[in-house]
Amino acid sequence: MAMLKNPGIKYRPFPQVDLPDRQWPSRTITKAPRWLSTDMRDGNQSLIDPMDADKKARFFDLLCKVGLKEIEVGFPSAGATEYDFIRALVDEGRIPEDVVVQVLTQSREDLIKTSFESLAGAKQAIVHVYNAVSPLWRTVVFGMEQSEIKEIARRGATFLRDQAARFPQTDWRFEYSPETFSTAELDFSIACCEAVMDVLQPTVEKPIILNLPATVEASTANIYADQIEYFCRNLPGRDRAVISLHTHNDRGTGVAAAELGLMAGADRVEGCLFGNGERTGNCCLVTVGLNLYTQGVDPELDFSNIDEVIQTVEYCNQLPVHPRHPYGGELVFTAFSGSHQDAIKKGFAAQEKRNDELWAVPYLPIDPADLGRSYEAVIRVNSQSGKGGFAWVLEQDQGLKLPKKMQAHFSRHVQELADELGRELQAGDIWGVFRKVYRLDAPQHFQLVDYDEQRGTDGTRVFAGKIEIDGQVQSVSGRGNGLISSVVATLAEGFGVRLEVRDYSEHAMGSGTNARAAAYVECVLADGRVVWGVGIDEDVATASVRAILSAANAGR
Ligand SMILES: CC(=O)SCCNC(=O)CCNC(=O)[C@H](O)C(C)(C)COP(=O)(O)OP(=O)(O)OC[C@H]1O[C@@H](n2cnc3c(N)ncnc32)[C@H](O)[C@@H]1OP(=O)(O)O
Ligand SMILES: CC(C)C(=O)C(=O)O
Repeated sequence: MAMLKNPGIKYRPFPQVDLPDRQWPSRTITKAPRWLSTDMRDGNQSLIDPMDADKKARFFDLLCKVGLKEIEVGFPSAGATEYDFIRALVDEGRIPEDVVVQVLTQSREDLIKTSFESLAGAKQAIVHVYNAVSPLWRTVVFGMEQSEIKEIARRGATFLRDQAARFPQTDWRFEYSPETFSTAELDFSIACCEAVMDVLQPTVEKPIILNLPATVEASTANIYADQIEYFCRNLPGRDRAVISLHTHNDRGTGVAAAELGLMAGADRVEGCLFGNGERTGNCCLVTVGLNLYTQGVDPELDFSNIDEVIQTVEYCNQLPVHPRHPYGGELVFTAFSGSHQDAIKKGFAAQEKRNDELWAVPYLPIDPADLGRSYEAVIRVNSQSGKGGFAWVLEQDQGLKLPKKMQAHFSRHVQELADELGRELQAGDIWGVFRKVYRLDAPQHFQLVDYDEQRGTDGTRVFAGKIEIDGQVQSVSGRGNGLISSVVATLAEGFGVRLEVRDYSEHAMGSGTNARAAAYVECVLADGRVVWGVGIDEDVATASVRAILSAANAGR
């Protein structure tokens, strides 16, 4: 078996929805939808090892902390683990006042009965019933006509109504899903929902939740949006229903479908954190929420400590969050490549200069700090990196701000090391090669022991220093117009080392009592070679002396 030359003999294109006056393409999402987390149900049912009670409890607490107000806590008729966990939530009073729990059940009387029993006594709860309605499921799974499928939905609603009456102390709400909605005839899905509404008699004040799943994603997201707009327009009693979206990610567009579905008129989004769920997963609530956030809309979900969220999700699901998962992945705020690093570094500098709150950093759609991430990992260095990369790392790690021209000089040393090691360079690797290239570690040929600076009556400066050469301390001096030129003169007169300073810069490293200074000099030696020297010291003047000696050592 291999891929077909003509896949059209095996697969059919998905039909368009006849909706020429569709409105959704010109709408925008301006407020957060209602969210339902289905991590503990749709997510859980897709795990290799479903969560035990401890993991479920941790997940539940996490969802409450993130700010979810509606949580599908399980499928109580699946077995004792599910049922007992849900009962314990109720019996032990672990459901916060502002959180409503929901459970799922097939449209079968015994299962619905168990579902109500699992939640009885809760202040408020949602029971969610489903049955598949599309042609493939009708014929293959149920072997039923449309009328019989609609009857399953109607009977399910009757069981809901009757079971709810058994436990009047709970404020029951209902959700109905025409499962496989996106591959079903739209008018038939509407007919099934109408049948359920006829039994349950929702009101504007107490609406039913109608959930319209793309159980298996089968079309481009625009078609799903058309289906949602069509449904919203043609459902009798639309104002007595909350329209919920439940997308899967079989084509990789579960998030897009949910977003377009919201534009098409839906009120609520169901999904899982980081898109866990059957097969390719459910709609990712983190992504939809933070997509809203980056449009300036409060998602009403709190991902300020996204690493903590990931840790719990990975522990409970026993599945890793992909390192490139939108917003949360370990690598999503990291640039390895030279031109990205350059742009990001400039972006941070521009942001600091502008000093306003608007976020505008190239290649970073969101401020990592909003999600509790530091800027350190924003730029990492390997053989694909450029000057901006190591310059950023040296600045973050050591507080060094290399002059632009010196970055070019240092660049080939970093590149050589990256090629030699064939792996990412850590901050320590870069700092090590920097110390070596600019001769920061003793012993060096010319080693400063001590110095004094005097001012001549004619305004010139005299450098009087003790310099160790090959273990011998020598007292030397020289005169110049300033400290640097007097050190240059000392080197020339005392040791015959001639160099011309072409460029000099310095800056403070850190602040307060621990502040130090870094000085950088670009020099031309007598033989025409261009060398760089670096000096670091508590005292800025001493840093510049060290920088000149570092350049002189390069000439050896
Ligand atoms: C799209 C979704 O994600 S839906 C959610 C799916 N989640 C789960 O299934 C997880 C929990 N489920 C379970 O633990 C089990 O399926 C149980 C305990 C609920 C039921 O198990 P079983 O009684 O063995 O039934 P099973 O799940 O195999 O379902 C098959 C039967 O139910 C019928 N059925 C399936 N779905 C539905 C439905 N929504 N409403 C009514 N009947 C249904 C099938 O037609 C089939 O009937 P048949 O035996 O007459 O052919
Ligand atoms: C039960 C429904 C909502 C479901 O999980 C799906 O269709 O994917």
